Amino acid sequence: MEVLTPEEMSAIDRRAAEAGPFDGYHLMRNAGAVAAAEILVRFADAAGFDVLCGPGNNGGDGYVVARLLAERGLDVRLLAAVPPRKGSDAARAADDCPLAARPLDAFRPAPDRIVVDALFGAGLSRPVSGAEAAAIAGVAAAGARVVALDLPSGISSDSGQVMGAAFDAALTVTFFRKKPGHLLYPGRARCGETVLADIGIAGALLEAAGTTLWENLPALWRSALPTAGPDTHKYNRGHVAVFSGGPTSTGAARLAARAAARSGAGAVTLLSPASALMVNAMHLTAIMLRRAETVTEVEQFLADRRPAAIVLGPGFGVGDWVRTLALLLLRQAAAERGGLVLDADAISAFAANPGELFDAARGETAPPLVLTPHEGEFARLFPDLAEREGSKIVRARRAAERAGGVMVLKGADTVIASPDGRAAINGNGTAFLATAGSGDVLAGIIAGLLAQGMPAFEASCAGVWLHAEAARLFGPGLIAEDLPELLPEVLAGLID
Ligand SMILES: NC(=O)C1=CN([C@@H]2O[C@H](COP(=O)(O)OP(=O)(O)OC[C@H]3O[C@@H](n4cnc5c(N)ncnc54)[C@H](OP(=O)(O)O)[C@@H]3O)[C@@H](O)[C@H]2O)[C@@H](O)CC1
Ligand SMILES: Nc1ncnc2c1ncn2[C@@H]1O[C@H](COP(=O)(O)OP(=O)(O)O)[C@@H](O)[C@H]1O
Ligand SMILES: [K+]
Repeated sequence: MEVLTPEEMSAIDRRAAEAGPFDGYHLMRNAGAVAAAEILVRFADAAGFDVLCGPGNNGGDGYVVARLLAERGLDVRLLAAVPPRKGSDAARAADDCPLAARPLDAFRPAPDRIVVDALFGAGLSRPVSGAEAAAIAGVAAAGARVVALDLPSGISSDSGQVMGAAFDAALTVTFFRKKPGHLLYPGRARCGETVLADIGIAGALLEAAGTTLWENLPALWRSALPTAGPDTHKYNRGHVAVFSGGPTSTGAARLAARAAARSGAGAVTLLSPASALMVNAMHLTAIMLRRAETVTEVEQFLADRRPAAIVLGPGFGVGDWVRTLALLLLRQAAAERGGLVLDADAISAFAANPGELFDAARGETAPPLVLTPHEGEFARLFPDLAEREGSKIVRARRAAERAGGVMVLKGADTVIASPDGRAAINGNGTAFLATAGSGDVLAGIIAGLLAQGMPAFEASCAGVWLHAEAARLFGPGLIAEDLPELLPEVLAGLID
């Protein structure tokens, strides 16, 4: 579940080698051995193996794999552009490998042979070019299957970006823990099946490293999932309020409201302008409806009902009114628990003056804030962080810190970041979610969990995972309306 940056991983590698029982070369032999075993399970019937070794320790892993496959009597060709540095672990691995390396320029990929990619791993430091880039292009043209050691060469371990050119692997065998490049696109798509292998590094070293980045899996937040006690009542279980847009854009708020209710909130109220009351009334049953189109009406509602969590933004419209409301909600102390979810128009409305929002979020009595932008909305609030080159994790973390709230930076590889530095990369996303209104549902799920007392970072992580899991459960033909109805089944699998 923990995800390590390349720097953290290499520090742990070093500490593991110092602490024993395995030294650096032994860890490399372990890495090569587990990779060779994974290769043999899948590809033992290939016509042969072309092992491409780079100059660093990733190449070292490759020399180990080449030796082990050759010892099995398989047809193995070894190719290297540059020999490993003298005295390095990789040089020992090359010395122990009985095969002679041919120059990488001589490599001729064939569709029936497996390419073992050991050119670059965590140490990729600049765009791939020259013979390595030509090899990557040649393999793609030949259609040969690729097994990447640690990570497909050319993918930044840190950001998942393609640096110059990168292999498109069928299988990636990585060691100890995943790195961001395995989970962030486009790297994630280039890894193929990703196998996480144990190479004998003690888990205790991880605790000492104090990780703050995870793959978003239930183990991260399951223990914080709300459960209703036997003596609870509906308002005790969390009351969510959702603001509706005008008469021709009410659906988004109803999707969020329904999702909040299906996430376990005990009561949900839709707050509607007078002009949209009738259209909302025609489509609501369990969800309550109340008119709120002036500051006085909103303040009256907050005083009367003290909702624990509020959603503002879906289908609401951009303008002064949404800004006024957001600032008003940030000034009001939340009920003892819960928070405020700002989505869609409530984010875009602050494009001209994001600082106004961030200052309000830092107010002493402000409720916990969750922002759920997609990349377009993110660019409006954080134009300087918007360019896609930087790691999505770094961008989301900086934005969360600046905004003083949890950032749910949506996309195929949604990143959830807390102002305290914790971050998670979602791993169960599915393209079925690319359907209108699915973001509105997500905002409602997060609010539903917040209202039940789940802390903002955990509620956001859980919301993102539950949302995607519901989509996976439904599969083809999914529309946003289906998502709330699948939450009970997904939740039932998590709550004892
Ligand atoms: N004990 C351990 O530590 C274990 C580590 N393990 C393995 O080690 C791997 C990390 O090894 P690593 O740090 O040596 O980095 P690696 O990815 O081989 O590349 C560095 C070399 O590539 C070069 N280079 C970079 N970019 C380039 C470019 N575009 N074009 C050309 N050259 C380029 C770079 O040159 P430089 O930047 O120094 O000029 C340097 O020579 C890790 O991924 C895992 O597989 C496992 O065995 C488990 C135990
Ligand atoms: N290709 C994809 N893979 C995984 N998740 C996706 C993909 N495309 C969109 N999503 C998810 O679907 C939701 C879309 O939200 P949003 O862009 O706000 O849409 P809308 O405004 O229509 O509700 C987000 O949670 C996003 O992470
Ligand atoms: K590699």
